[in-house]
Amino acid sequence: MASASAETKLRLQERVPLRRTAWKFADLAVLSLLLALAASRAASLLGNVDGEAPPRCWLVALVCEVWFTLMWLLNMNGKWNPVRFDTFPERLSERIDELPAVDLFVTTADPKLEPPLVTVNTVLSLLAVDYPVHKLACYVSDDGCSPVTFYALREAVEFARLWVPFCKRHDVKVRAPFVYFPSSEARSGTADDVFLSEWTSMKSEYENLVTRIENADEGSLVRRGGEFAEFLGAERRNHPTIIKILWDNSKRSTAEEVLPGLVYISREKSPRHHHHFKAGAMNVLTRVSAVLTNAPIMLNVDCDMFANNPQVVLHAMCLLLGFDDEVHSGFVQSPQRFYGGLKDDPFGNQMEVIFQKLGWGIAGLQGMFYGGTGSPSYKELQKKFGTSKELIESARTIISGDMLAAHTVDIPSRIEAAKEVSSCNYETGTCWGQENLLQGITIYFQVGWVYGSMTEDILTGQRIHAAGWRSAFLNPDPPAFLGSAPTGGPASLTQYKRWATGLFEILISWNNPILLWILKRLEFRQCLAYLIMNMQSMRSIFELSYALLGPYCLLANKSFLPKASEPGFGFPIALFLVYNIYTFMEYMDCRVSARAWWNNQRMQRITSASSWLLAFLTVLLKTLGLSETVFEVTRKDNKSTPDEDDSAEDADLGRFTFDSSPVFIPPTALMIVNIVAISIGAWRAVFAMVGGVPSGPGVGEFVCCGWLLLCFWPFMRGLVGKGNYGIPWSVKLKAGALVAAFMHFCRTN
Ligand SMILES: O=c1ccn([C@@H]2O[C@H](COP(=O)(O)OP(=O)(O)O[C@H]3O[C@H](CO)[C@@H](O)[C@H](O)[C@H]3O)[C@@H](O)[C@H]2O)c(=O)[nH]1
Ligand SMILES: [Mn+2]
Repeated sequence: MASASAETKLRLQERVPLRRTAWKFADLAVLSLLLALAASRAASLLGNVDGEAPPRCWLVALVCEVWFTLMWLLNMNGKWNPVRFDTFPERLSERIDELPAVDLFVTTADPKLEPPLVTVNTVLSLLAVDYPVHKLACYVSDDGCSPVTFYALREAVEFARLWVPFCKRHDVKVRAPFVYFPSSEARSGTADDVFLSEWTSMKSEYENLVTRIENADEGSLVRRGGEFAEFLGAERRNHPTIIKILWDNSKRSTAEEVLPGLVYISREKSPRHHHHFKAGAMNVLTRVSAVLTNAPIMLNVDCDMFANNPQVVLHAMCLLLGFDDEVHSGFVQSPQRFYGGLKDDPFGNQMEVIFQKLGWGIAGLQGMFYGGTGSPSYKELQKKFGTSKELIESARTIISGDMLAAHTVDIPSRIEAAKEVSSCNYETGTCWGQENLLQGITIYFQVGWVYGSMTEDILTGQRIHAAGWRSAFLNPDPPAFLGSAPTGGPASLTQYKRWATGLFEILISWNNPILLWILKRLEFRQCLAYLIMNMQSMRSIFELSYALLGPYCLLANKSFLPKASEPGFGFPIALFLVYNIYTFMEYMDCRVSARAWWNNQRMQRITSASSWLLAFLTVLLKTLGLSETVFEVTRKDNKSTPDEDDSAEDADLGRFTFDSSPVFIPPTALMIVNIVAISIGAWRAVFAMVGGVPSGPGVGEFVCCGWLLLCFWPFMRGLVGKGNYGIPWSVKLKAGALVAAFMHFCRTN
C-alpha cells in the first residue's frame, strides 16, 4: 500500500490513448471511395485514347480528385491515434514548495478594436489564479501605446486588491468580473449574509471601475501630466519605450502579499524599424520579464483570452513537471474556446470539432501545435541574447535548469535595463526572432518568437518541435481560457485570411515542415500534420477549380461527371453521401448541433473561396516584392453573452455582413456564375432536349451547381440585402467582370 501511494503521489498527469476503431473504418471507407473515383476517371481517360483528345475538364477533375485524396490522407494521419492528457492538480498541493515562478504575458495592440475593459478582465482573471502569489508576475504589452489602456490597468490594480482576496476567500469559479457578475452563480449561490454583502459591494466596486474606464478620455488623461506625461506626444508608431510598474510585490513578505506583480510596457516604436507584430511584442515581454522577475515558465494569452478555470496554471504545471523526461514539456497548449459564442456557430470560427478531432489526434503525435494563447513554456531555447548584462545573467540562471533559483532584484532599479531591452534596435545582430535555418544546417539558434509569418505562434511551435521537444495538450474541465470569436463576415474572413497567409509564409520559407523533418528533429507524422495547416491557401486553388467545373460544363454544354447510365456514376454519389454523413457524425460525436455542422460546412467552402484564395494571392505578391503582409487585429467584443434582447435581433447577429474588402469578390463571382449557369443549363435542357449532345451536362453537374448555391447562400442574400447586409456595388461590379471573363472562357474553350 505504502509504495502504491508513493507512486500516485508522483503522478501528475496521465496520457490516455482514445479508441476510435469505428472511425478508422469510416476513414478507410472515404479513402477507398476517393481512390475509386480517381481510378475510374483515370481509366476512362486512358480508355479514350482512340479518337479525340480527352476532354480538358476531365483532366482538371482528375488532378483535383487526386489532391482531395492526398488531403484526406493527411487528415487521417492527423486523427488516427488521439490521446487525452488527464491532469491532477490536487496532487500538487503536497509539492507547493517545488512550484516554479511563472511570468504571465498579455498582448494588446489597439484600444479601439480591443477595448481596455476586455484587457482588464483578462488581467484580473490572471492575477486571481490559484497559485502562490509571490511566484507570479503579469506583464501587459501595449502596442497601441494608449494612455487609456494604461489608465484602465492602473485603476484595475486598486480593484484587484479587493477582487483577488474575494475570489480566493469564496472560491469564485470564473474570475473575470464581466462574466462573473452577470452569471447567476453569484446570485443564487449558497448565499450567507456575509457573502451577500461582500458580493454586493464587490459588484458596485466593479461597476465604478467600468464607469471610470469607459469614461476615460485620452486627451484629458495626457493633460494630467504626472504618470501620464510620457504619453504626451507619443505616436503609436513612433515613441520611446514606456514601462510602468503598476504593482511591485518583490519587497513584501510572502504572508502580506495579496497580488502578483503587474507591469505595463509599451515598447519603443520607430518608422525605421519593423516591429514584427505580436512576435515582436512577445520577444520584448520575454526580455523585460527576464531582467525583472525571470521566471522559468511563461504563460501567454491574447488580451481577450481570460483564465476561465482558476486552476489553469496548476493544471499546466502537471504537464510541465509531470513527465519523467522533460523533452515532453516543450510547451503546453489548450484549445482556443470562446465566450458569448453565437448559437450554431454561424461564422464557422468556434472550431470545437476541429480541436476535438484533429487536436486530440495531433496531441497523440509529437504534440499539439502552439496556438498563440494559453501556453506556458520553458524559456529553454534562448541563446545569443544581445548585449544587456542583466539579460545575459538572467538567461544564465534559466539555462542552468534550476527551476527554483531565487531571483530577487530590486525591480524599480531595473527599469533602465528593461528599457534598454525594449528598444527597437536591441535585436539588431542578435538571434531574436531569426527567421532562417540560420547559417545553414548545422547551427540552429532560436531565440524567442520567430519572425516572418503572420502566424508567429504556429511557426514558433513548429521550431520548438523541430528542436526535438514535444508538447502537451491541456484540456481541463471547465475550459482553461475563453476568448472572443469574431462576428460578422468581414472580421471572420479577415482572420482566416491572416492565418492562411501566415501558414503559407511558413510553407514557402526555410521553415517548411518537410525541411524540418529532413534536417531537424520534426517527426514525420507531425510534419504531415503541420502540412494540413500550412497548405490551407493552396487548397483554395484546387477547391475553386473543382467548384468551377459544374458551371463550366453547364455553360459550355459539356460534362465532367459520369452519366447516370454509366458504370462510374455511383462513385461520386456514394462519396458525396458518405463524406457528409462522416462529418455530420463527427459533430454529433462532439455534441455540437446539426445546424452548426451545416454552418461549418458552408463556411469552409466560403473561407476557401475567399480568405484562403486571397491569402494565396497576397503571399505571391509578397514573394514578388509587390506588397507586404500586415497583421490585421481582430475586433473583440466586451459582452460575455450575446444580446438577449429579442430573438429577431439574435437571428440577425448570425447573419453575414459585408464590406468592400476584396475577400468578398471571388465568392460573389462564384455565386453569380452558378445562378447564370443553372439558368442557361436549365433553358438548354428544356428547349434543346431533343438535340442535346451526348457529351453535354447531366444530373451530376446540376447537383454540383445546386449544392454550391446552398453553400454560398449568404452571398445570395448579400446580393439583394441592404446596408451592412448587402454586398457593396464595388464588389458586385468586380465580381461581374470576373463572371464575364469566365463566360467568355467557357464559350471559347
Ligand atoms: O502588432 C500587433 C498585432 C497584434 N498583437 C496582439 O496579438 C494578439 C492576437 O491578435 P488577434 O487580432 O486577437 O488575432 P487572433 O486571430 O484572434 O489570434 C490568433 O492568431 C494569432 C496569429 O495570427 C496569434 O498571434 C494569436 O495568439 C492567436 O490567438 C492580440 O492580443 C493582439 O493584441 C500585438 O501585440 N501586436
Ligand atoms: Mn483572438
